[in-house]
Amino acid sequence: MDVSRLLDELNDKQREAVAAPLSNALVLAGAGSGKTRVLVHRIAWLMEVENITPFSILAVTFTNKAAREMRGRIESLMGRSLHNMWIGTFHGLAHRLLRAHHAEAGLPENFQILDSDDQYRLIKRILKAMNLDEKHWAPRQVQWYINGNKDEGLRPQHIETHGDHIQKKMREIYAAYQDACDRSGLVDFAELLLRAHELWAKNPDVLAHYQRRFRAVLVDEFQDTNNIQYAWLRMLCSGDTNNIMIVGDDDQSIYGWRGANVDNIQHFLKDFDNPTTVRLEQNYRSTGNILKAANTVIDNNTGRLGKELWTEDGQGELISVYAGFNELDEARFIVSKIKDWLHQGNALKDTAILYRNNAQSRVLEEALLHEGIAYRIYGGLRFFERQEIKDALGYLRMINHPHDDAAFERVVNTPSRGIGEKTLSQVRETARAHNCSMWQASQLLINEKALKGRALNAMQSFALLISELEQATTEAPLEEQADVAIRQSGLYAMYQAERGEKAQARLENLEELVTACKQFIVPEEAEEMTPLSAFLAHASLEAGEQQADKDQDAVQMMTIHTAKGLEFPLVFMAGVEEGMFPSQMTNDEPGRMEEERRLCYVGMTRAMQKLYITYAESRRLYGQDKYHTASRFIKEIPADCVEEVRLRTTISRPVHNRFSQATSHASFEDTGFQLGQRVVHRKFGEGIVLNYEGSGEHARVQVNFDEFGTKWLVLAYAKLEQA
Ligand SMILES: Nc1ncnc2c1ncn2[C@@H]1O[C@H](COP(=O)(O)OP(=O)(O)OP(=O)(O)O)[C@@H](O)[C@H]1O
Ligand SMILES: [Mg+2]
Repeated sequence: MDVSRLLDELNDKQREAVAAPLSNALVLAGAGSGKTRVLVHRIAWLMEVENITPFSILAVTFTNKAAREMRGRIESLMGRSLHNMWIGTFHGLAHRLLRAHHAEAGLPENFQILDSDDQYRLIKRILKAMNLDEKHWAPRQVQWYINGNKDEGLRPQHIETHGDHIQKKMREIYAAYQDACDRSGLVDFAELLLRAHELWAKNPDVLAHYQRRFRAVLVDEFQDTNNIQYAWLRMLCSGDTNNIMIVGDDDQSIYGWRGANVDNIQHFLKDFDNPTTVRLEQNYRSTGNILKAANTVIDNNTGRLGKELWTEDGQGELISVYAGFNELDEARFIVSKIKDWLHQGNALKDTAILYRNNAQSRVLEEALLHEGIAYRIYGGLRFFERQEIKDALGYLRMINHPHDDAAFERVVNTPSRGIGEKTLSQVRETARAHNCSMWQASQLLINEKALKGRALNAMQSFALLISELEQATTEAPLEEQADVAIRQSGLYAMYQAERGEKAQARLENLEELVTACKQFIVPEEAEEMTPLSAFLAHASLEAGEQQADKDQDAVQMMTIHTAKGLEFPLVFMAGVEEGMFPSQMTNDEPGRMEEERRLCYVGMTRAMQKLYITYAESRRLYGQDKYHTASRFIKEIPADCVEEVRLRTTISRPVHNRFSQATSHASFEDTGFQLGQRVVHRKFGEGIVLNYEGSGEHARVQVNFDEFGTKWLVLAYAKLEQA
């Protein structure tokens, strides 16, 4: 093989890193400067020039997708398959080690991995067995505690409780949980890492074997390693013949909230022998404008290791900022731009919509579905497939039609009300025997006193809840039905008690469901149905729509966290307003604002040709209309990199930012009305136009009337006038 081929497509600095003599090295560089490319070429170089066999190479990436891509790229550079080279995530590699050395690691041969949901359920069982009330010992918090300690390498016996009662109890729960795992041969994600570390710490010969084997270790996205991962690498590379090359960007450290420690970059320079540092400063991904904007934003952070990026590319297009009147308008704008892109002959897969929180996807998904544009959600479920949404829909389905057995099964004991498996099989049995629904069967069992004691009470209170929900809400507007169901059922409180990042996201999704109900328009073909039936049909149809196929051309949707390391010609960052991004919680914790800014930097630097940043001046959040201003991050972008896409009037809205000074019109096609306009209706009085649907004689508008609240009106009949 012609070795120069490995260096041809690299700049001088990249070459220096790829062709460096065998030693420890840090490649520190900003986004899009070719860090991942350097790793790929370095691996090929090691094999070609240093004659290191693939068997002796260990490469660590951040996601499985990144690992697959890296293997593919190296194989295409080398022109052969490299199946015996280890490339994977920390978790994947740890798993592989533990499989190979289960006995030394103290695990049964067929040990099973416990995913996060399994872990959560096991913790709940442990709490129950210990007679601890979930109200005081929130399972999510316990999970957080256990994983956090494992990430720091701590077993229960290592934890100092300082005599604190709560700490002591937590430690006890951790120990009981670990016993249960060990008894059943279960290994959770954090345990994979900790066990793999202990495997080497306790078995010097095993460690020595891998030290001899892995002469070259390479790590991508090093800024997001946590302490146990760092310790593991350090142990591996403390042999005489190991070399490690890490690449990273301190400005892209975005997992601090999950225990990642950006200081590991500094530690690396101290802890590893004679490390060399290479800095890459040329960016090959983005246009000049995108790069300048991202550089300027991140410059507001303190304590950076410091680097500037430049590009040979031209300035490119300006970054477009769009201030949506509300989130629907924002979504509609994004979809219209995607359609333009498509009409210009581009592919959907080259487009990404990035957002801060998963709950934001709902409005965007609906706008895409409405236009028949295929999309894929990475690293998460589509809105209507999410657990908490299915729980809430379960209650709504019970209100709508209590004989829905699937809904019954889903919610009868969620949140837990003491209806156990035994009672449930009794219900199923009775339903089968009488050929009736589980709901009817449960009524039967109650009436015939076939249930006893606790089971009877629990079932009675469930039955009461459902009929109360039904009575309380049949006359109410759809969003109220949803809101009442979510709260009165105890679902909301259940997720609230869990705390932690994931629970927060679930609460946001539940709130978002109420918003979805509010925005729901009964389609014409469903006018005979109640709004609730129509909505449930809509939700199951949406959930039934499969994710776009792997090979299908589709818009890529994901949180900014998930987008790390990826690039797309066209990128939309949605919801970039104060209170969303940076998120509301940011103010409470020191250091959080800077992490949010790094996240913004990661988002912006995913864009190659064109970046749109959008926000909504009003957004229904947590059941209320919130008015937001443009994110501080938008304001940090130099004015000469940005253009405002549409200048609009913002009538009677107390929003002041530099994007809302000028006037023009976003009237909907041929109706003559515009979003945000004040109107008068003969019966409902004055209100403000929030949204619209359709055109011509089918055009409908949503108006928030000062006295009567929000209503959808068919324009042809409503006789609206300007106020
Ligand atoms: N010397 C080069 N010549 C041409 N293109 C390059 C060169 N170096 C990198 N690229 C291209 O630039 C883009 C960014 O590279 P890469 O993904 O390796 O950057 P990165 O530093 O890993 O970014 P991130 O920090 O986002 O992970 C890729 O499309 C890559 O192929
Ligand atoms: Mg990369």
